[in-house]
Amino acid sequence: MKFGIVVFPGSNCDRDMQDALQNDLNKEVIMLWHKDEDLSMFTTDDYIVLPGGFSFGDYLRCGAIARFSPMMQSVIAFANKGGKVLGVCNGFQVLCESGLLPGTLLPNGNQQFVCKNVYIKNDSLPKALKIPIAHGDGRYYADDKVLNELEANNQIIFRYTDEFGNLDLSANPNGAIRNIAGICNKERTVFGMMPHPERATTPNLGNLDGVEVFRLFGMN
Ligand SMILES: NC(=O)CC[C@H](N)C(=O)O
Repeated sequence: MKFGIVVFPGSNCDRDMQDALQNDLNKEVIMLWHKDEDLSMFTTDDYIVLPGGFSFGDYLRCGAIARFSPMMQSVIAFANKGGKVLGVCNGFQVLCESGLLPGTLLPNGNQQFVCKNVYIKNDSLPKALKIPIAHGDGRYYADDKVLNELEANNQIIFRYTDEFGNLDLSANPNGAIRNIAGICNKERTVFGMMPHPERATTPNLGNLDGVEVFRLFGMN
């Protein structure tokens, strides 16, 4: 399984993602420039990753310009034929702007950039994972119809919880509706999340919980 990481002007977590996948998880990684469009070296067994950052300076809305990059047209085609895609933070925003995932990421409820460790819980895992966040526009929002569909299909992959995995409104760092920290598409091939698992894959950073996240997505 190979991993392609798309670099946009303003991406700033692309090298962290490369380091985590290549050096901590021992994966083959190919860096991809947003102006290129060739994904012919990838099969649907492989993964394309959209990293965090401030693509195009977050102008208009986070991810709204990156979505039109030539490479994104190829990523959308790759996803539509069943290829796996993960978007982290700004990458999640790009996936929502592209229509590969439903809903949107609004400015944080407190109007502040929030940078800290949070706890998130996936229903299939026994405990909450401690993963860092760093975003100004992380408040997931979708209308009730979409949210009910996401819940019915088990597409809410992570919710913000307290450290014991309890759904606690005070554990929600940005006001995301129903404490949503990450979702996937119906086919479970496209994943998006605001927290940064690539910042938690080495004992050097004192946190290995990100490895669990990558395992959950079938990346490790
Ligand atoms: N770390 C990130 O990817 C930040 C995403 C986006 N620029 C925001 O502030 O919401």
